[in-house]
Amino acid sequence: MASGTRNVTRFWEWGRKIVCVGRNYADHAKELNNAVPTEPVLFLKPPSAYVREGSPILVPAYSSNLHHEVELGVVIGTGGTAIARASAMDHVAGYALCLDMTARDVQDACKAKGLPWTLAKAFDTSCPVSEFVPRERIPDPGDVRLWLRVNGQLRQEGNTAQMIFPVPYLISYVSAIMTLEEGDLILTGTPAGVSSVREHDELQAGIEDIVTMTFRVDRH
Ligand SMILES: O=C(O)/C=C/C(=O)CC(=O)C(=O)O
Ligand SMILES: [Mg+2]
Repeated sequence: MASGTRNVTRFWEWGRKIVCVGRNYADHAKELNNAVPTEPVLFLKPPSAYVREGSPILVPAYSSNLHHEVELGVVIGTGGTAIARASAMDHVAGYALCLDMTARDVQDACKAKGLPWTLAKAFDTSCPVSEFVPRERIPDPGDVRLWLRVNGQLRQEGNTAQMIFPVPYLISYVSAIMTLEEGDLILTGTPAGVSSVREHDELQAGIEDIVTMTFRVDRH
């Protein structure tokens, strides 16, 4: 697991890239009036997007509609380029519960102008993450339940079996475009139920009861 003096169980400290997959659940694509994709939709977050429990999720000053998206994160253990689907899981060190925080109003404006989603997706604290979950604790990443509550109310619940493009496909697809490196994180998309959060809200989320996390929302 260790590489030099670094340990991939603290992947958020590595400064590695965060590759995000969008519209990977048909029910979520439909709730935002998007077509179900025929190939993965990709975007990136910088490592400065990471936030850990104990620190707040910050609503960007330029947004008035911040959405939660609960997602399974895949932590890369062994890097590679053009990884074959058949051996893709050999490259996985483990998993993390992730939120892809999205300034939906800003994303809608970017979409309308044909601009990239960077302002909507890549701001500081846009990627809350749980503890590292060793791969042995999730024998099948294609069959785990994701859930998210806001102030105790269930807002998102889905199973990774609903993914249009499963984890081995995503690792193979992404690595054919950009080399995957040890410590990289892939966010695999969100199921339906995304909704707004505001200052002082409390978000609780889990991958079943394998790992859970709690975050508070604050404003800049
Ligand atoms: O196309 C849209 O309106 C929104 C897409 C997303 O935000 C995609 C995701 O990040 C996702 O599906 O998880
Ligand atoms: Mg997302």
